[in-house]
Amino acid sequence: MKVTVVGAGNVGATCADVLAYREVANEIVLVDIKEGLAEGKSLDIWQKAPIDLYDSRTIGATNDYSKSANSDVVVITSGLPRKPGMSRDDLIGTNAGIVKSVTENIIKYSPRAIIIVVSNPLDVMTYQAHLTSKLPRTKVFGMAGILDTARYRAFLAEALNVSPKDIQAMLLGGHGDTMVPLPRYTTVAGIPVTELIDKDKLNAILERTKVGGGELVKLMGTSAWYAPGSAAAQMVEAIVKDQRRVFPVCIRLDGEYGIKDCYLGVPVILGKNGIERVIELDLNSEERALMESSRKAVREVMDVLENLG
Ligand SMILES: NC(=O)C1=CN([C@@H]2O[C@H](COP(=O)(O)OP(=O)(O)OC[C@H]3O[C@@H](n4cnc5c(N)ncnc54)[C@H](O)[C@@H]3O)[C@@H](O)[C@H]2O)C=CC1
Ligand SMILES: O=C([O-])CC(=O)C(=O)O
Repeated sequence: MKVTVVGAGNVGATCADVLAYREVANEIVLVDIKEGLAEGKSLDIWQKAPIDLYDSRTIGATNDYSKSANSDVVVITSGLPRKPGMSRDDLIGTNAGIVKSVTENIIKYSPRAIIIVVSNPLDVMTYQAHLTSKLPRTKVFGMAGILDTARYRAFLAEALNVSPKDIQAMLLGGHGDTMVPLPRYTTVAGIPVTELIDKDKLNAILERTKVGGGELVKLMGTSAWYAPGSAAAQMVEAIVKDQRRVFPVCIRLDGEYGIKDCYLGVPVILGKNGIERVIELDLNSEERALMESSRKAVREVMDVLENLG
């Protein structure tokens, strides 16, 4: 199996490192536009192999997509991260062009690859990758939901003083402040979370989750990478190993949840063909209203992209 990660910055290099460490693919190619960066980081990851005991081969390339030829899965992390005071949507002007040119190069050398988009604004950059690649929605989708649910699960684990392993959760919607956490579908080892935590505490955690990315941007001056890189690697693993994992993933909705032509996070089954199935939950009226606000927010930015031409 061959996996390419485009963008050897914080998120891309972390993703490649996790893929190598977990031996998800035997060949992992890192590509970046910055001279020497991808070569250097892939060499560094390779030199960690005798210490951490893995044999995935990492290869770096400066803008040379021939090295990525015939990849099974490609992860796009290239693009600017936000700085304090910015929203993810503020990145569209720069990142749309980057995602477009990167996708053209990927498709040229790996026409059958499954593409996972990470660059922000996530939902709309996934749309951009689809417009450029013309791949069906089952083959081009975005990573955000695993990260957002991981933040939610981590906050809950801390509040309840239990292992994060035992927290299961689902959230829907766009990767922005309008994301839709679903306490109704949150359990601690099967126990509904609402039986273990009071409403106000849970609401505070939900609100913190919605702005979880921004919290890290404020702390670090740039956005997060450990959890995002691992989350993208987990999606690659589900595809490469045909695990049929159930994850929230950003996909174009074609009528599910009563929504058409909009990229939003929903639960899917992820396997060797990419998205094997979209799971439609029976939302209550409050959840449907939140989903509608999320749809509107993402649709507005999709319109901006369409007007960029
Ligand atoms: N979907 C999500 O949940 C998350 C998305 N992100 C997004 O991921 C992106 C990357 O974030 P970081 O890795 O922290 O940024 P970074 O600045 O550390 O890395 C980005 C890399 O992209 C490279 N790059 C720029 N243009 C390129 C091109 N045309 N071809 C190839 N490489 C190119 C840069 O040289 C740089 O090395 C950002 O847009 C960020 O907002 C970050 C965290 C979570
Ligand atoms: O907040 C950001 O800009 C990066 C991101 O999407 C996240 O960490 O959730």
